[in-house]
This record gives sequence, structure tokens and C-alpha cells, in this order.
Amino acid sequence: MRPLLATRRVFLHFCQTRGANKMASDAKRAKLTGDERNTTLAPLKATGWTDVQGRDAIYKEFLFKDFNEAFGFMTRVALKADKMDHHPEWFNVYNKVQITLSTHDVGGLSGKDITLATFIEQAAKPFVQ
Ligand SMILES: C[C@H](O)[C@H](O)[C@H]1CNC2=NC(N)=NC(=O)C2=N1
Repeated sequence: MRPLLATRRVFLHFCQTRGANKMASDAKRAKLTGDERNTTLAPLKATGWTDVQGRDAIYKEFLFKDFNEAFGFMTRVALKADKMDHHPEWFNVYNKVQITLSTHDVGGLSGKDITLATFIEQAAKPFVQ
């Protein structure tokens, strides 16, 4: 195959793949439908996540042995949030971490919040008192 044709084919593949990834990412940022809420929120609510009054968001408070463990947890979550380009609203004092999740771009809960909350549960599991 002539080099120019091969390059064109590779470039088209790149565009298609990149477009699909962006669509998937955008889809993840679409507001959750009613059915999605029923299925994806239930396991999180079972672990203690609650609705936020007056906002389409979820909230949970975590208690750790000390600041060192709390901040270690926050560091892991921060790296994941940066990789996802999806960030929590959180407050930390000593061993307590309060987290609110919502997707600002859509003004409510999206699949990204479910993904991040699920990761947060796994990251907290080894430490939570
Ligand atoms: C441009 C836009 O702000 C960014 O793509 C990301 C950054 N982190 C984010 N985090 C959250 N929670 N919601 C967002 O909509 C969001 N958007």
C-alpha cells in the first residue's frame, strides 16, 4: 500500500476512534435517566451515599483513623479525578472527608459521578473506621 494511503487510513482511524471516545465520554456526562438512577444509585445508597437537598447530587462523609490516612485516600481519589477530568466537591478536616458529587457541565448526576463514587468506595474500603 502506498505510504500516503496508509497514512490517510491511519488518520481516519484515529479520528473515528477519538470521536467515539469523546462521544462515550460525553455520554458519560449526560444526565442520568430515571431508569439509570434506579439501577446505578441503589448500590451507592446502600453504602451510605445520600441525596443532597435542593441539588441533583450525592453526598457521603468518610471517617479515617487520622489525617494521614484521610489525606492518603484523598490523594488516590484526586489522581483518579484528574485522570477522568471529573472532580469531587470535598471538605477535609483532620480524619473527616465530606464528598459531594455532581456533574457541573450538565447540572446534575451523570455516569461520571457513578464511576467516581464507585472508585471512592474502593479507595476508602481499606481504611474506613
Ligand atoms: C470543561 C469542564 O469543566 C471539564 O471538562 C470538567 C472538569 N471537572 C468536572 N468535574 C465535575 N464534577 N463536573 C464537571 O462537569 C467537570 N467538568
